[in-house]
Amino acid sequence: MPQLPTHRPRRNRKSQIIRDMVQETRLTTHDFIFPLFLIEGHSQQVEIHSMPGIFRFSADKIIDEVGRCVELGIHSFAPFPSINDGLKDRLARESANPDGLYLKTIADIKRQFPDVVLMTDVAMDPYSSDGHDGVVDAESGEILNDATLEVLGQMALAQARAGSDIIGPSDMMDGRVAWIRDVLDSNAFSHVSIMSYTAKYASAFYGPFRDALDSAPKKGDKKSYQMNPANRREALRELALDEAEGADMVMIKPALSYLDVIREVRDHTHLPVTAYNVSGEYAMVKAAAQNGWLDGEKTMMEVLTSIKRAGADAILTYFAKEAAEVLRRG
Ligand SMILES: NCc1[nH]cc(CCC(=O)O)c1CC(=O)O
Ligand SMILES: [Mg+2]
Repeated sequence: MPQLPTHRPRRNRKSQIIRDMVQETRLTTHDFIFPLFLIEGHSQQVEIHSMPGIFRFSADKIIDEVGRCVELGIHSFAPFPSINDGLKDRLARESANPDGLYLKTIADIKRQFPDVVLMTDVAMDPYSSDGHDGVVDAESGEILNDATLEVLGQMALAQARAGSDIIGPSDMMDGRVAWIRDVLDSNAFSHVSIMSYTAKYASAFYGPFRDALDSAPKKGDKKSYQMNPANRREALRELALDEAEGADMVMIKPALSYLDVIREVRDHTHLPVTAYNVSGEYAMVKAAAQNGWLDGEKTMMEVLTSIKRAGADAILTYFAKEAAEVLRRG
């Protein structure tokens, strides 16, 4: 007679109340940082076709959107600008223009909602005529690390002046956390935080985002600065450097295909770990749900829970509003 089990894990799953009691990971609306896309103009609200439910807003409309989010309990935002082609150049000069779309809108949001947290994006690509996150050498086409630091420092400083709470360098140049920290500190912005995109991979999942901002590289790819998706140990090297350079928070990007990296980084640092549930990850779930192939809402909650379970303290996600609504319903 075969042995019947003594240990029965199913006992801890026998009712909803017991399942809730032993649940290890719980999402809350405090976990979410919501990306916002900004465009020029007035009364503009344009849906991004590869990201159903996500819009590019003009400055006036973004205020209403932030208001709706605050109402839902979302208080942290990561704005990104879509810049007109005419304003782009090799050195991304528009990125430090205090009267430009991005910095003016940042200041405006902070004026209307002083308590919200804005994590501003430091990278050249939205303003670069080359569509890269670094300065491109006109002859060799090489991405120049140290020339880029100069630009990133000025961009970060201009964002701090506009009222940014957290500077988010998303470019993957070496040494930019230390460089930006130094620029901020020597200009009386020691209270402004840095959330480093520590391990940002050269991923195909950024496609819809590049559509939204029209920021795809004009030539080549981003593999000489973004990480190889095959590498895990390298993320720990990037982590050690960002810690030593003074990052306040670290980020892994994308999230879903990199849950092991999130866990690895979580286990190697005392800093808060965030993960970016990127545009392509959002688009996949939306597309399948629209086809009736997946239950969109359940898949969304499973995806977000898995990112938190892997070790993320906060999640940048286009699902923030929808998930906040689900959490509010209980
Ligand atoms: N600085 C570039 C940047 N900042 C955020 C994203 C992607 C975010 C997403 O896909 O949701 C990218 C794309 C890229 O590296 O080309
Ligand atoms: Mg680095």
